[in-house]
Amino acid sequence: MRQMIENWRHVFKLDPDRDIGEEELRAVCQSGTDAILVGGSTGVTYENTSLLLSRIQDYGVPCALEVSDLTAVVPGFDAYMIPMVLNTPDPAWIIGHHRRGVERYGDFIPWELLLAEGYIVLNENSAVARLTGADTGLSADEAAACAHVADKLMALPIVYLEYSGSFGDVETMKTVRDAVSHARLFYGGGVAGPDQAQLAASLADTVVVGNIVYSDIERALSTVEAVKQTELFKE
Ligand SMILES: CC(C)=CCC/C(C)=C/CC/C(C)=C/CC/C(C)=C/CC/C(C)=C/CC/C(C)=C/CC/C(C)=C/COP(=O)(O)OP(=O)(O)O
Ligand SMILES: O=P(O)(O)OC[C@@H](O)CO
Ligand SMILES: [Mg+2]
Repeated sequence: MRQMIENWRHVFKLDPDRDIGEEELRAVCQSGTDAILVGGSTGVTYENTSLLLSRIQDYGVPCALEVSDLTAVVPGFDAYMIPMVLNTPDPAWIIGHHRRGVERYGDFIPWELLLAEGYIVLNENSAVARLTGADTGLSADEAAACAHVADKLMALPIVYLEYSGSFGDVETMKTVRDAVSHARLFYGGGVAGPDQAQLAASLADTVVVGNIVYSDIERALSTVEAVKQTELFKE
């Protein structure tokens, strides 16, 4: 699975709890993006997830489920991304739901399809921050310490810098980037056009674009080329 994400530069995140028309879905799936990540922090059900998967499958683009609710684990995805929120004091979002997931699915878990994501949640006004009680007031160095833990102590394949809903603090993005040497660094949050897409792509291995799909599809589509044309800046 690590190999699968190695060449992901641009990813669209689609929320099963939000409506998307067929024309817009086709445009997203045929945009040249590297993958579709299906996920949201609230309102995700087995029904809305399997419906969205079946629609995406018509287009043949790689499609992964980002598991956020144990009742909405749908078979048939190419991969299963498992978030672990590293900056919450609540162990439920680090290991609690995960342990229950393993207890529940046991021998049926296709481990080779699972990828753990070390999330650092930094926008206090996001649904995911509220849900998980994340400590969003971290300094750049504190966020980088979380990234070191994920990257080196836990050896997670993905460090996910999450600003869902607003563009991140560039100093923090740079400091976190410098802390990650083994994992793939995902960045998501407030990428709403080519300029932000380029900046994010210069600082992260993979850029995730979500909300703008639902408010301005043309600007969302413009992020694909912008990311693809940008080189990652690493010192
Ligand atoms: C046979 C078969 C297919 C078996 C499947 C095997 C499998 C995958 C088993 C599961 C095993 C397992 C370990 C499960 C873990 C379950 C779980 C619920 C873990 C907790 C995950 C977690 C920390 C969730 C918190 C929320 C979160 C980080 C969600 C990620 C997505 C995200 C951040 C979306 C953005 O949210 P959005 O709603 O868009 O926010 P805005 O409103 O701000 O835009
Ligand atoms: O929705 P936006 O703000 O683009 O963020 C993308 C993604 O990181 C959300 O989990
Ligand atoms: Mg969203």
